[in-house]
Amino acid sequence: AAKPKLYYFHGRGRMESIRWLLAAAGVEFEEEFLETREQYEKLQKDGCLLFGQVPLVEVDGMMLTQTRAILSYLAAKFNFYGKDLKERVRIDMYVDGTLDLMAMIMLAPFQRPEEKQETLASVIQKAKARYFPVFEKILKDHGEDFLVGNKFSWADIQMLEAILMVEELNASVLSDFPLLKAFKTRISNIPTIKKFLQPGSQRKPPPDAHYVDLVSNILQF
Ligand SMILES: CCCCC[C@H]1O[C@@H](O)C[C@@H]1SC[C@H](NC(=O)CC[C@H](N)C(=O)O)C(=O)NCC(=O)O
Repeated sequence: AAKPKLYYFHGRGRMESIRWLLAAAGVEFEEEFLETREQYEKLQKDGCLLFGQVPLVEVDGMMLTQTRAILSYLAAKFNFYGKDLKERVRIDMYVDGTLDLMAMIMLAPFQRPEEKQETLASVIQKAKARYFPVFEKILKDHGEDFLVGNKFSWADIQMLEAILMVEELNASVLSDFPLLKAFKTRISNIPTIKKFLQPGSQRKPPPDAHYVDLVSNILQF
């Protein structure tokens, strides 16, 4: 079968979680990087962007947009979505929590300096006071290696991605969360994840001024 093809900027943004999920599944994927407004307008003209937005993922003969829809499709396709409805809804709850936290991190680079500082301070505060305590308790109460069932799932992938992104903002953020620290080590050592974390993988770096300029120019906001 053809490899999935990802259409997005050369940066993390909303596409990064999709890269993580594919990498965790050991699925190779291609990328077309949007460098110009023309590329973006061509995708729109060709009717590929349902609401005129990216991420766009070409997979199984479909042109998919809406990040969460794509993630859900891929999680189900690669059996990262639990063994039944009850496990799936738990995965959805955990994933949506991490996506809420990550959305704040994603927005920050596009804000003015003072707002950006406030947002990033709020990310650390929410991670330490709201999100990480919840996941620490889940790991404690559940007593398994993974967040849901006793199987590696989309929730674990999203959680590791979120932990690493918050640690980029504050390296000691896990100091009060020993179970999350152990979780981070455990999940990082899963072979497909370990490979994705090594240099040379398709994992993207944190956003820089060039990325912000590129996206702002292409999307003209
Ligand atoms: C102010 C928000 C900053 C984010 C800007 C973009 O850069 C990335 O870091 C995140 C987004 S992605 C680009 C943006 N896509 C979305 O907002 C998709 C939202 C959708 N619900 C999804 O989850 O896929 C885009 O195409 N906009 C064009 C425009 O709406 O006309």
